[in-house]
Amino acid sequence: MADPSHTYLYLGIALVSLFVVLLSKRRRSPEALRLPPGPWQLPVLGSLHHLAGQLPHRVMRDLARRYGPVMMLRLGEVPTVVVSSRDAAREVMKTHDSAFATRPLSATMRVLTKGRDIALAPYGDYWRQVRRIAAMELLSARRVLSFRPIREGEVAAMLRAVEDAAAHRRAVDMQAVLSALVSDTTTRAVMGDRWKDRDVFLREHDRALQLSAGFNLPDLWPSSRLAGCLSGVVREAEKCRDKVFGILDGVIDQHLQKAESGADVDGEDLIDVLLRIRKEGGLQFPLDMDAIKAIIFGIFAAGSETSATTLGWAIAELIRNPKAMQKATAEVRRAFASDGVVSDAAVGELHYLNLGNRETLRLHPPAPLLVPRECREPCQQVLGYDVPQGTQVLVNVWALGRDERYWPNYSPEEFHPERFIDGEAGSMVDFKGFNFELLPFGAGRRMCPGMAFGLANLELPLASLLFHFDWEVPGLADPADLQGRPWASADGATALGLQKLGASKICIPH
Ligand code: HEM
Repeated sequence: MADPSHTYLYLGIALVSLFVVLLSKRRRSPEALRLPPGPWQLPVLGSLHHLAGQLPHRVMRDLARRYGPVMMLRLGEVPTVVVSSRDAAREVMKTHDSAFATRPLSATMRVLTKGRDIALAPYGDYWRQVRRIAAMELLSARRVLSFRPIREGEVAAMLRAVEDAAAHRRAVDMQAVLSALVSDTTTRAVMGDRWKDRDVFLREHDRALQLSAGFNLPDLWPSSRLAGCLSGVVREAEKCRDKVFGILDGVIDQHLQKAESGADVDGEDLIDVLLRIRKEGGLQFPLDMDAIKAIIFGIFAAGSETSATTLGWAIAELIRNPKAMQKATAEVRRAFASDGVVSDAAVGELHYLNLGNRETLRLHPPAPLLVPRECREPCQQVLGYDVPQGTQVLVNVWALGRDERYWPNYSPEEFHPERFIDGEAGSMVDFKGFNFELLPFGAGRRMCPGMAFGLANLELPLASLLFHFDWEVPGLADPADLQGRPWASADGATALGLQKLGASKICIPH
């Protein structure tokens, strides 16, 4: 006869197993999830009505103050978690970085890049391959250095144009000048010297950015065919992509011909690099022409607007803050007085100017909600809340940069490069992805690989503009009046037209 103690043992094991199975089923059922709190939602619209008419990162910061640092929204159909504290950001980008390392691919973006560029490629082997190519070849420190002559040439051309305006006491639309500078520097680094379709390319590129940045119907209601038909945005994106890719076909052909003819090449541009890697072969995913075009287009999209906006804000903040302007200008003029010109090689040593850039990126991160991520694993916990698979995750780095809990010594809304000086509370805080209160370049696996490229685009033009010119805003008695009036298009405030404000034009009298 069986030992009764064994019967009890088997019964006990069976009961425990049943309990575990029931518990795991319960955890998997949506009712049992502990979702983050969030504002009330409307049918169909979800939380969109809360965002209407305001910049999303601002209103999300205000909502997070009410609902907490991990907040649930629904943007149309798209479940979205917004993260707004240092600890929550660390959980998303460090603790569970791999689970949140993929990107949602909206209908518009799918058309524009097919997810084959670096920034929007789904997390996986293809992304790992192109990311490695970016780190080792396209955006490496050596490559950024190799573009020095391009930077110096473009900055010199800009200075001549500004000097001409200064000689005639003409006001300059500075954001336009800076955008052109960054676009020209980037196109030359990416595709070589200027080509005839440059203007069409830049126009279509801007159009593509507009199409992908907005809240488009098919992106908000991806399952609705009606939304897709009504908006027409996908068709527009297709037209835009065809034009851009058509131009890139021509540029790539020229590069191939140049390579075949063995013409003397003074330094590789990024298309040369990609064509070389394609020829060398041995890749898990061979680089076809569509991939090359998507990568080039993606790098241009990720690198140009971000750098130009930051540069615009850096100058705007110095003009608003005359004491900081005085210190930065004195430092630059002291450093380069004997040479009479700012050198790209030494610009990294300008201590105060670089603290100013850090401060600019704290106040005005050009990607205030980073590039969206998506939870790719069954269910992840952030600060004790469940984030289901497929949820879009936004990290409000704009809010983190202005949170008084992390920026105690000076008002977080004010521009004070001094907060990063030795001995101050912020002295150990940098934007390299380790301090989760300052994340203009993101953090973790998907952190910006173009940081060195972006900073190089920022430092030389800024230092040169301070070295050669004194700055004033025509019609403004007090520079503090610029408060709240950013340059056109900076911080997403494109609606603030240059003409309407008048104050966004600056004059160079020196
Ligand atoms: C001031 C300049 C720049 C800023 C503030 C900036 C910021 C960012 C941010 C916030 C992300 C997303 C990070 C994340 O999800 O954690 C990103 C991604 C990216 N950036 Fe930048 N960026 C800048 C310049 C550049 C430049 C100049 C390039 C290239 C020439 C570039 C190429 C990229 C690429 C390829 C990605 C996608 C990375 C991936 O998904 O794996 N960026 N950038």
